[in-house]
Amino acid sequence: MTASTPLVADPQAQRTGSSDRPAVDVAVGVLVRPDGAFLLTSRPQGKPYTGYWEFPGGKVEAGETIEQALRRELIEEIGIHIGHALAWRVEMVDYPHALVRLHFCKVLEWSGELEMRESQSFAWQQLPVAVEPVLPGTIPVLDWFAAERNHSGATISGATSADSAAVIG
Ligand SMILES: Nc1nc2c([nH]c(=O)n2[C@H]2C[C@H](O)[C@@H](COP(=O)(O)OP(=O)(O)OP(=O)(O)O)O2)c(=O)[nH]1
Repeated sequence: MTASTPLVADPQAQRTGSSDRPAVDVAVGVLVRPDGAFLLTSRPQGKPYTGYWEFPGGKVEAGETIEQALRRELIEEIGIHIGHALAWRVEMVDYPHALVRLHFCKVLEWSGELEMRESQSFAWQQLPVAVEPVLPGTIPVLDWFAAERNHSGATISGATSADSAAVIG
């Protein structure tokens, strides 16, 4: 688990890193193209944070490994079959709607054409990303990319941070 600094906190969100709620495991796929561009998708209608940009993925179901969940979610959501998923970082985020444990996995190989099966939008991005708003629990990933890529400066073009969750270490 990473020791992330809390982002701008929602008064309703836990800032301490402790929570009475059980955490929901989420498998998240960070697809990276050979040119370094990474795939962001927008959250569909009917979900918390509709329209916010995130990496594709979803909740792990009972009996699934993270990789199995990721494989299933990426077929269901964006119509691709992934190769190996490389475990990258784990992050807890305390949202008003749920406490989530995000398992970010890098995916460098996949097959199939992208098909947004939940009517999302998608965008291949480099730093700084040009799409907004970015989901609070997704913003730290941009910082990890920045560190890996020696990118200095903003990770989001023209960003003003307006979060409503606490990222906890
Ligand atoms: N997929 C994804 N979820 C993220 C990211 N960052 C982040 O905080 N989250 C949070 C938002 C949600 O609280 C949770 C994912 O839950 P979800 O509701 O989208 O999952 P799901 O697709 O399985 O949805 P459903 O079964 O409820 O329809 O993880 C991210 O980059 N990608």
